[in-house]
Amino acid sequence: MARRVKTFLSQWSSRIFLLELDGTPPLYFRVQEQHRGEEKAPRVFAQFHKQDRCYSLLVCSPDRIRRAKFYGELKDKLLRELPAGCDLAAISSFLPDVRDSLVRGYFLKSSTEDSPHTERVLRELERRDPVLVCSYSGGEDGQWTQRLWSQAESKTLQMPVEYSVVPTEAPPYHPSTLNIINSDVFYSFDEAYDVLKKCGDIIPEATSVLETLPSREKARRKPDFPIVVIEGLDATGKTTLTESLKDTLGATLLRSPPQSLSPWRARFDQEPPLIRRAFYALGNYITAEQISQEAMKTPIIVDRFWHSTAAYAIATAVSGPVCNLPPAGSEVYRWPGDLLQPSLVVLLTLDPEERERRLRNRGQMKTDEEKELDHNRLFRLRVEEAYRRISGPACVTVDASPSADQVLQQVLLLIRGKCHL
Ligand SMILES: Nc1ncnc2c1ncn2[C@@H]1O[C@H](COP(=O)(O)OP(=O)(O)O)[C@@H](O)[C@H]1O
Ligand SMILES: Nc1ccn([C@H]2C[C@H](O)[C@@H](COP(=O)(O)OP(=O)(O)O)O2)c(=O)n1
Repeated sequence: MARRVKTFLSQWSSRIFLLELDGTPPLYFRVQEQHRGEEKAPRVFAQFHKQDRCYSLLVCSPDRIRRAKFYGELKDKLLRELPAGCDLAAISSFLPDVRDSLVRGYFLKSSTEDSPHTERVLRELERRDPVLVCSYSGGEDGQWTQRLWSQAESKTLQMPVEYSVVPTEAPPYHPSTLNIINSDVFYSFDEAYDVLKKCGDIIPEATSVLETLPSREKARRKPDFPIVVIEGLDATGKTTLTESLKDTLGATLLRSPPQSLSPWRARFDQEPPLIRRAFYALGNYITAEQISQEAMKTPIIVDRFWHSTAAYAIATAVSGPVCNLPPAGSEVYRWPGDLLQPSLVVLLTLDPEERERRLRNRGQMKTDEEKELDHNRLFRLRVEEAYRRISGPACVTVDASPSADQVLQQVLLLIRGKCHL
């Protein structure tokens, strides 16, 4: 039995499970050994009927690349193979306050008639793939029992197979924050490099990306000219502003990810967060190398840099409202120790209506579906708040709603004040 699965199972009763069903508040529960004659545990799955057949699958491969790839493919696989009426929801399990302890998976509800088909699919998955399956059944008294399917493993570990499902309190922060460091956000070149290197055999493009990386040996002297980064959500006016700054200041305009990574960007955008974010993280180091060279000759303007990489990664890893983000001051918002620090980072902000108007004018309004907009609204709020919480350097917020020239003048004032240009 793989060590990770063994450790995972041996801590079974200490783990907390989070079930995220559509349209209901997050449901936190844990499991406890069943003892005869015990006082009844409070009800947890009140929304399910006793005849519902429920199952959970948690992805628990010891190899994090395999885990990420498999989890990324699992939903499609389940939708393809399970009976059509099966409801799918996100479930995860974690140890409170233990970094990197979160494992993800799916919870599914099947009708009684479909359950033989569902169970066949799940048994086959558990046999072939790195998943741990449990089934859940409700009793006459409204109590739910969780059954571990991996009986061989539980026998080796001398652990019970059946548990009572009991409610537990929500942790102070969303459990996905436990896994952000080095899974969603990378704080050194080596950490991000390591992910792409390990992907080489399954994603040939990863090797091509590694070949474009600059050598890391050269110690560079401090750049002579200021380095100004412009950040903001899509359509806040970064391209417009960075072009004008370039012309006004006679600066060199660079971007992250750099041009040299463009052939592979769409490819990595399809990958799960671990791989996708490592790709963007490395892009910053390539841009940093270009900045170091050019900042000896001219001022530098950079269209997106580390703030974008970290803010989008954190906002995607965490779901729901802004209060689910790691608290301000958390180590997830720190600047990587080995990445060049700009002289000034400007964050362009825009109210949602104006941003949508500009997107529409650019002909890129993706969807006006109510649900999608709401989903986008929370995501947008999380990205902006994560931008504001990143430190070392922190960003200076500029309202991008005035005319392009007014925004330019405002940013020039900031640059002159901060960088003595
Ligand atoms: N200050 C501004 N006022 C009005 N429209 C603007 C302003 N800045 C940019 N735009 C327009 O809004 C759209 C998005 O701007 P763009 O610079 O492409 O944003 P980004 O690079 O952040 O995606 C473009 O059509 C641009 O012409
Ligand atoms: N330095 C960067 C730049 C972009 N990213 C990621 C973050 C988001 O997932 C996307 C945003 O890219 P988008 O296509 O909206 O960017 P543009 O505004 O078109 O430049 O790219 C990053 O991680 N690091």
